[in-house]
Amino acid sequence: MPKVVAEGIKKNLGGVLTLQEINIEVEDHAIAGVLGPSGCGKSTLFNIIAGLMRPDRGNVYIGGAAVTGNAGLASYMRQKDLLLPNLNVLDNVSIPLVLKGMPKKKARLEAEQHLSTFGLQGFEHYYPGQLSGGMRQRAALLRTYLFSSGIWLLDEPFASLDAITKRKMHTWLIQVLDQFQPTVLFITHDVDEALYLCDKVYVLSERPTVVKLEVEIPFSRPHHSHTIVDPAYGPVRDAIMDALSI
Ligand SMILES: Nc1ncnc2c1ncn2[C@@H]1O[C@H](COP(=O)(O)OP(=O)(O)OP(=O)(O)O)[C@@H](O)[C@H]1O
Repeated sequence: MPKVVAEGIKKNLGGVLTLQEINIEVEDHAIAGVLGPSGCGKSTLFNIIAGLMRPDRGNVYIGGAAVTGNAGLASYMRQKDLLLPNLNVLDNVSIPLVLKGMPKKKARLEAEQHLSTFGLQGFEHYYPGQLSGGMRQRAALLRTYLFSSGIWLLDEPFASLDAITKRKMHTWLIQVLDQFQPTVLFITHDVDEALYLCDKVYVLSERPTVVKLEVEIPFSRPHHSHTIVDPAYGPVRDAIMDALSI
């Protein structure tokens, strides 16, 4: 049974039919990429899967249970990292634990144990404005992880990073995903990023939005940097680019 299912999702926004009918399934521990034109409703779809918004029609299932409109079941990293500028790294990443009722001191101790995995050791007392872009994204990912759901919704986590930092983040993220084995839905505009990180890719159409292409990525994980020379790479990339009409 798939871990996350969005079935027949329809959503009007401001009188405009945005999501016409979206069907998505992600297996346990798998990574699914979601690509599509700007404004087609990718973040709206994630808001619905996260339970922050109700669809006009359709349902969300997690682990087989209908959870439409129930928030708090998935860890959600929004498009902007949204670290609070007046809190240091440790207090920022501790937020989900504190919100769940853990005393601040205990939450900091718990969060501290993960700093090195997330490349933040020694920076726990820095404020977001003092960090590099990559560090801010790793802090946001640590906060997402500490929300402690096995389901991660990542909305363009690396979009703001330069190409070299982004590449380093991919290598690092693959290790983190191998370690924690979450089920991940990942929005990106970067086809090569999707091919590098994902097991499956959904390409959404322009509004009114439907799934235009669903494709399994034919390389076993972890995908290494030599994936690009695999003979299967070109045809899959072409199919995704065609669906995006690029
Ligand atoms: N609450 C709202 N009321 C009306 N329109 C909205 C609302 N929220 C979003 N929209 C519009 O709906 C469309 C879908 O927005 P959404 O952010 O989900 O798209 P997206 O595919 O994630 O875009 P991008 O790739 O640019 O981040 C956009 O045109 C947006 O302006």
